[in-house]
Amino acid sequence: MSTLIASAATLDGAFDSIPVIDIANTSTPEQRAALAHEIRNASINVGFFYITGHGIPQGTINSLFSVMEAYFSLPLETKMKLYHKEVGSSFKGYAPALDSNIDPANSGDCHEGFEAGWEELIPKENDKKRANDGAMAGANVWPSEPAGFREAYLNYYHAAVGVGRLLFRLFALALDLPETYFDDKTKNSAAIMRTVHYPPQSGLVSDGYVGIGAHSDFECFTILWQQPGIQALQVLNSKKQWIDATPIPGTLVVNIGDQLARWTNDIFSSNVHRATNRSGVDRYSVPLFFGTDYHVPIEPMPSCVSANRPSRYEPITAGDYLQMRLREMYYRPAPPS
Ligand SMILES: O=C(O)CCC(=O)C(=O)O
Ligand SMILES: [Fe+2]
Repeated sequence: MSTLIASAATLDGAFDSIPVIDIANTSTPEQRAALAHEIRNASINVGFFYITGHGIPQGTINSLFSVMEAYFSLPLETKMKLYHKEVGSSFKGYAPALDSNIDPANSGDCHEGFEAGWEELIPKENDKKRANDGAMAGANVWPSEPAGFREAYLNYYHAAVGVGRLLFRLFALALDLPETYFDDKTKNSAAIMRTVHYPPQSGLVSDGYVGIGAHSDFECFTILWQQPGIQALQVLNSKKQWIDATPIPGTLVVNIGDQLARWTNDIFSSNVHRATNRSGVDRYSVPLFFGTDYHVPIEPMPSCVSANRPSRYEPITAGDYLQMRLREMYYRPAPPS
């Protein structure tokens, strides 16, 4: 493979589709090297790829889908009992429609979400993971209905975290690093998951009110389940065209976030995307935002810095960076209408 810097120099970013990568076979070093090569190309040129062969059982996905549908159908006042700005810590809990505004040019995001971080299904005493959350510390809060919400949520969560761990190894290889490079940086990985409901938007939809405004994600990478059959997610290419990330049954979408863009001095592309549900029916999605431990400083790696490509970012810890971005999103005043 050519060096990372040389690969980035040939980039034009004018993709018109999003690659699909099958991660089912990772048992031999050769298989992992081949996958890393595909992931590297996708991360540099598109910043997005679908994965098949992720191994999360369909039953686990179906169970999560059914409890999240039931949860979001509850009356607003029931859901607001867990409003994250009142009861949660570090943004965990329920967020109603228009609570966040991810794109400063917009007036608010037309979706509601429920967010939780790491927690064992069977609580452990002295859970080290919990104690090490630093800037993002704080326990999850759980709704009392529907029954089985927490279990279904955490079952999917842990399966998706397993996929995230595998991807970190493949990303390390994709960056010409030993595959264990991130292991000591991901002992208590940031892993925040949201279940999201996009009510249908119909009629003339103002650009100011989209499901989720144009943004790039904050952590290292995101693993997104999106509801099959409903087109909503779009990714911006370098020609400023919005490319549909059409749901492909059986896949998850993986996209590079701003922390991995920082690690790689923008050689991996943390691409801008947005989603609006114009399907006429409800849409659900489940992003898991995955990153390093919160105390880990993020700064461009030596292999991504050269005289012609000087470092673009000052070091900042993962937790401080995430707090800053989440505050901006949830406490941004809407522009005057
Ligand atoms: O719902 C989607 O398809 C995308 C969600 C997203 O981009 C996000 O939550 O960061
Ligand atoms: Fe996103």
